[in-house]
Amino acid sequence: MIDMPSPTRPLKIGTRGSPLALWQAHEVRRCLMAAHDLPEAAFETVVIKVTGDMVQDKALREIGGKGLFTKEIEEALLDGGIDIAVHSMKDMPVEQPVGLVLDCYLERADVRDGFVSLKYASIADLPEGAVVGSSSLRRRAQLALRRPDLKLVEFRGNVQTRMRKLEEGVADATFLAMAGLTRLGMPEVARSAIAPEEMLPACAQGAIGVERRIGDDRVAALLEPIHHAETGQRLAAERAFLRRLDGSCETPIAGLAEVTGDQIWLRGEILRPDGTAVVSGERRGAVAEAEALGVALAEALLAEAGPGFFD
Ligand SMILES: NCc1[nH]cc(CCC(=O)O)c1CC(=O)O
Repeated sequence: MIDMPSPTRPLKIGTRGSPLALWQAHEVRRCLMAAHDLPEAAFETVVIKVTGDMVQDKALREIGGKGLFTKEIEEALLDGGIDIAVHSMKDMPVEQPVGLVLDCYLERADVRDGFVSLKYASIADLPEGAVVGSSSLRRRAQLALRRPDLKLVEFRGNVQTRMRKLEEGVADATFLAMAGLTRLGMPEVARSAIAPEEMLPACAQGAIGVERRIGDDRVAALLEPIHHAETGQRLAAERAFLRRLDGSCETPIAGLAEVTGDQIWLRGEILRPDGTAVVSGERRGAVAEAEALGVALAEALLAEAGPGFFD
């Protein structure tokens, strides 16, 4: 028997305060309510400010360091201020701090990037020399690789800020993850969804993860029924790939695993930040070998890239 949370002793859910983060925290709450037949009042949402939210005027990679969106939330989890933390898995470092574990994932949503523009329908539709706004090293490198004629400018902020910048003519187009747009109820903001063959998504894009304290058996039992096994297998491959590449926001890396039955197919790519070079590959294997597959693909790409690839 699990000791269930209740209105007098609610489960504290830690999250960032952005509309997307709140939606995701409420989605985890909704899944837990349904799995255990609990009322909303059995949960408390605790909003935590993180470094990445406080600094809005710089490209994130200038601030440096991993876990810009997670450090303060993980501290609250470790000191007992919250019981679980809800994250966009795409933003999560590949290793968790000692004492925490991240092994519960909701079913993954659309993995694709969305093409957002007031004037053009797709990347192919962009005229020569068009201006594209993005602060994602991966998207910038992927675009520069395919369309060296385009001009790239830094672009940050929430969806509304970015749309305003498009209206002001700061850029002709930008990219946003389809998962985020769909969760915010505005998928139509994207003129088109970009196929993975054209722009391979970030590892773990579109997946929501729930972090907890190691040894918190009560919370582990609560989370068990909301975990989506196939998403777990896909992320095991993608995050092992990223971990072996020592992935951080400093390195343009893309990776996507797909599962069919007991088989897993992993595609990955590493790019030079200026888009002048790319090394890509794929591996197929048994789902049980998901992590080994990720490591093997990473090592193959590193060997092909050779030393100095990122210099
Ligand atoms: N880096 C920010 C971030 N983290 C997660 C999402 C979208 C939701 C997701 O991919 O799960 C976004 C916005 C974006 O890249 O457009």
